Amino acid sequence: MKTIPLILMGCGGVGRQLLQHIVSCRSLHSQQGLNLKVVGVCDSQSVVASADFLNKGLDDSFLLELCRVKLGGSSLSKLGDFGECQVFAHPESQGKILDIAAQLGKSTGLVFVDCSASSDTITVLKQVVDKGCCIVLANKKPLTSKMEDFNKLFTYPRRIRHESTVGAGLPVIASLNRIISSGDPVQRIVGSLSGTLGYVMSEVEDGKPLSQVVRAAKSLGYTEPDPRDDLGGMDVARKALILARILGRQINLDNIQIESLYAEEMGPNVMTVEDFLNHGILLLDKDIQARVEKASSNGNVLRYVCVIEGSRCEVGIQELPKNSALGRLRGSDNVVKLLLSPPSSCKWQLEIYTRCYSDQPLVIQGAGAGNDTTAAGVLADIVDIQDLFP
Ligand SMILES: NC(=O)C1=CN([C@@H]2O[C@H](COP(=O)(O)OP(=O)(O)OC[C@H]3O[C@@H](n4cnc5c(N)ncnc54)[C@H](OP(=O)(O)O)[C@@H]3O)[C@@H](O)[C@H]2O)C=CC1
Ligand SMILES: N[C@@H](CC=O)C(=O)O
Repeated sequence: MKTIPLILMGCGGVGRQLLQHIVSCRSLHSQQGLNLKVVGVCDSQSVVASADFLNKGLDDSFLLELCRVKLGGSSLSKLGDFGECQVFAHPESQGKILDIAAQLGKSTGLVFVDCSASSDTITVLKQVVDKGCCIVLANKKPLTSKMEDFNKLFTYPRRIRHESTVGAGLPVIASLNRIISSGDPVQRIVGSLSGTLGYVMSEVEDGKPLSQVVRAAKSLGYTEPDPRDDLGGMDVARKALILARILGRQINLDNIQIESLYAEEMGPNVMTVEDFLNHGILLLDKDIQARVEKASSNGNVLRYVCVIEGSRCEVGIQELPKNSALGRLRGSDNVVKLLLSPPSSCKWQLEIYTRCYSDQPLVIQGAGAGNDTTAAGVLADIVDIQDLFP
């Protein structure tokens, strides 16, 4: 039996779903000769670690209790007396994580799984790279800060997986890497890469107010913790940056042209997420409805589109024919074009144009957001690096 020890950073919607997938896949993984051993789980304040992490992970009943406690909004520190675990609060938590990384990284191996939505995890991630650890990310922020941080995380490219950072569970990064390594030059990537904005646009087309639709997208687990990251285009810009950097572009978020659906006066420095969702966003309902109706009167629809071509990297609203590939998208599915013929009702899409896929791009499409599909993508990434473990 091959054992993959892991530390999970972040147990919000995606992290909890990942723990549930790990527990529910126990017998499947065991048939495959695999054991995923969760030795630690962190939230923003604490880490809960197996007291005997060299030999044992946190047991499944503990992991499910942990999910229940986090779903209820409590801190992990509430779990102190449950099972054979130790709880370390900030700032000791960071030292504990690095200690586990030092002990396991170069012996049995260890995966750091970042399902937080924080920029702060980069500090730990950069350090554990040098301790022989692998990294799996759903969090886009560590890959979209400074170029040197990105390069650091890719010091050992076979030890990092981040499929979920662009298309949740969709195989975008793996497909792009196969194209790149076969020497087929990527000329253009066009996509509708936001599950939230895909859902928002199609629901507003159906006459629902933006404010109502965004709240629904949040409760469905499509949005970022702060939905302004989606509405402001920043989440799509991060995905575009990750794709561009994989293509070898040495660029930063500043180099990406981003169109926002809300004004600066509604930004995170001015109002809380709650104020935005309860009040600010109501002011956007009329404007977006008018834009959707104007597009419709031209036989078109609005889609939030990412384009990467040459030195161009931009994300913003485009008015597209209803019958175009992106115009046909519905709901939270995304599309990346690498092409297989798209079904008429779909929401996330990416088109990749290369020498081999020139007239008919390679298209990747499907559910591009949601806790379940994202966690499934993270789990598949963890399983994908099993050959690095003894
Ligand atoms: N939902 C989706 O469809 C997709 C999401 N993603 C990405 O997945 C990530 C997680 O999203 P989601 O689960 O919705 O986010 P949540 O806000 O629900 O959860 C974030 C978790 O991270 C924890 N956290 C915050 N800071 C740190 C830190 N420094 N170290 C460790 N943990 C920390 C939080 O702790 P606390 O509980 O204490 O606040 C919380 O448990 C995001 O980066 C998102 O972009 C990617 C693709 C698709
Ligand atoms: N908020 C994102 C989730 C995945 O990255 C989206 O809506 O696509």
